[in-house]
Amino acid sequence: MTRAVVMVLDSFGVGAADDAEKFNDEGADTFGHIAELCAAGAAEEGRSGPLHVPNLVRLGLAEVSHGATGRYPDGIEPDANCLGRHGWAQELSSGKDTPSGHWEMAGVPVLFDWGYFVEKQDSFPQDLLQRMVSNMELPGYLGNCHASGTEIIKELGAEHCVSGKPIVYTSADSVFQIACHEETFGLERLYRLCECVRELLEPYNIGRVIARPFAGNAEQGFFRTANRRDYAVPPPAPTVLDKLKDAGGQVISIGKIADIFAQQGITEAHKADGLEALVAKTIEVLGSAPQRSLIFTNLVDFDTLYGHRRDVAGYARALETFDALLPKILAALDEDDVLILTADHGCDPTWHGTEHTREFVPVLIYGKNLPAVNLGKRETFADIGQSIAELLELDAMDYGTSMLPHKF
Ligand SMILES: O=P(O)(O)O[C@H]1O[C@H](CO)[C@@H](O)[C@H]1O
Ligand SMILES: [Mn+2]
Ligand SMILES: [Mn+2]
Repeated sequence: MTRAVVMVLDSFGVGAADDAEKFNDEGADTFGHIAELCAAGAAEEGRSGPLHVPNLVRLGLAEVSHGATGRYPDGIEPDANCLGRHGWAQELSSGKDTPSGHWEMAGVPVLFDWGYFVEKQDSFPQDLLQRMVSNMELPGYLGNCHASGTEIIKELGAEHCVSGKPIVYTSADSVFQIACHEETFGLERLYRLCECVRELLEPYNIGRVIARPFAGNAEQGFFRTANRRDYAVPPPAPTVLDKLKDAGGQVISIGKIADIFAQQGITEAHKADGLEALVAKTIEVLGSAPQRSLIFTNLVDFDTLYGHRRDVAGYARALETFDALLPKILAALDEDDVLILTADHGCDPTWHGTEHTREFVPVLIYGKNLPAVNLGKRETFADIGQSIAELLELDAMDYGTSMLPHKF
């Protein structure tokens, strides 16, 4: 069987991109800085010592880091006989956000500029908020600022529960986020509110509205639930997902992939909560997915639970957990299947602020019959989409160069 399996370690950058300066991210390095703190004994919560990711290194991760930054990460033993085709990719898209990164790896870079709500306070236009309030018959709103999602529910969760006013906030990303309590406000009502805002945002060129449901109470604290939902605009051109679906292939989304692509080009979607469950679902799907499938998994925890929270030990734990599961993923691959591990942007947990970082992403490609090679620096994430197009015998994409051996 020939199937493509793409697993996105959301936010796992491998060093500042050539254009990082434009993003104020010169020197950012998600992987390198995590390894550095682990090696220094400064990331000991729930784990210990140097970062232990031998299976990722076996696929070429240390070489990738060396290529992207000029040095091997602290405490990581390079593996000269690595098994994978490995490289590091620069992003062509103008933003360092999740949809841009995913669409580009599916062959469609975002070359236009997104709209952003740049003001730190009073971030959203008044007429937009007023229309939201009147269309959804709300008593008002809270927030209306740049914020970290976990901090703002601590700050405004209690007031939200009493007043019924949704908490609206944004970030340096092109997003309109809405946090509401699942019980006092209602989950379905929150989703309807997001759909309403998605429509109202038409003129603003905003990438995503994100529903951020939470639970808990003022006494014991509030926490976000797994019922997050992303309402993205559709990609600006057909992606490799659309091409495969149109050609009769299967496009199987695991995690938030389907939402990121606004359900375009998806034939089947599975949700699961948490890193291990998402990996388990991917392995389960590999057991039955037919010939000419793309299995596309997003592992969001790296970004949401650890990157944005600037939790180095947590990020390291998640990497070690994923690394320990990697042999099971490889064992589930059929003879001609090709696995691609990559990321959509960086989110260096040692960096200032709480935002993403503009970084190279790793590209680790493994297939039982694929010769290992250092693929070097790739000019665009779209090399992934082009490789999938070649593997699954689709017409070539407009962007990207295949990373598979010729006539594979
Ligand atoms: O702080 P939280 O709500 O996790 O928000 C983060 O998640 C959003 C989507 O990735 C980004 O805009 C970022 O700010
Ligand atoms: Mn992301
Ligand atoms: Mn993020």
